[in-house]
Amino acid sequence: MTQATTHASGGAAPSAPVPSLEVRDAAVNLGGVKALDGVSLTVESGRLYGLAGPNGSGKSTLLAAISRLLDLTSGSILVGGEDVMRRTPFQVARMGLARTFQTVRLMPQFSVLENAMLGADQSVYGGSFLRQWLMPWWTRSREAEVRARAEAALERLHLTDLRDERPLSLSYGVQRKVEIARALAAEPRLLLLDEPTAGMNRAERDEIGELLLRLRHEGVTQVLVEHDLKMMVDICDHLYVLDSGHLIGSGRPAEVIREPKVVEAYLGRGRRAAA
Ligand SMILES: Nc1ncnc2c1ncn2[C@@H]1O[C@H](COP(=O)(O)OP(=O)(O)OP(=O)(O)O)[C@@H](O)[C@H]1O
Repeated sequence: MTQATTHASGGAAPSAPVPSLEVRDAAVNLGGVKALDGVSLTVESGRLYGLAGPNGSGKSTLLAAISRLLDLTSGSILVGGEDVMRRTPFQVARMGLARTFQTVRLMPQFSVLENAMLGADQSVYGGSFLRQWLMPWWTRSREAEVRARAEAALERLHLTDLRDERPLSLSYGVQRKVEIARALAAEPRLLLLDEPTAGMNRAERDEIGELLLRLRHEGVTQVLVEHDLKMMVDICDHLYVLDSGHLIGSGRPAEVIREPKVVEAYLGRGRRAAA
């Protein structure tokens, strides 16, 4: 497989295609903690990237910065070649970015289908009431489109039979699948997944792994945070590894997980604890 390159200086060659995502020297200070400290990485279009690292290494912080849920202390982030630092999360979503969260964030009062519809287009439920009042025909036509996209996303995750259920009546693993469906309903070009298989059984994990590979073949660029290193090695084109807010590994997953720095940071602690 072709491997992505890390541009430590933050610049791609002039003739290179615009990457889906570029993080340039990103730093985030959270209450005195350097959650990210000078991280630079590149995500090329249509590839599946893993983002690994021990607990507290900065993975969720990086996804939050990319999706504009928190500000960088310094550095910049480009999505599709465009600096997103002054964009709102909603505007970044409009640029084709969707994400799932580390913990389930579904609307408990809404059905599975309605939750997926929220992902398909916030303009129907979260948009201007004035516009909906002035243009009911527009709202109705948008709602039909949004419903179709949400139904297609549910079908991909084999959730169609559960479309009328409320999230809290479902197992945790199934709730996580609904979250992935909600992100897919947005038909993203860049998908960020924060531990999508946490709480899932083996069969569900395998199903998600196969889904992510299918999405990759369809050209969806993905960044996957996952503690299951075997899954990373099996499905990712490229693996980045963080430790204490620093990028300590980058390359072919099977090779990166054997690098001494990575073994020490990511596996060594667990092995020592188990010894
Ligand atoms: N709101 C916050 N205030 C202060 N420090 C925070 C906050 N959120 C995260 N941190 C710290 O920032 C660092 C990076 O946290 P982050 O959640 O990004 O790590 P992570 O790699 O996603 O961890 P995990 O695998 O456990 O989810 C950690 O030291 C964490 O304690």
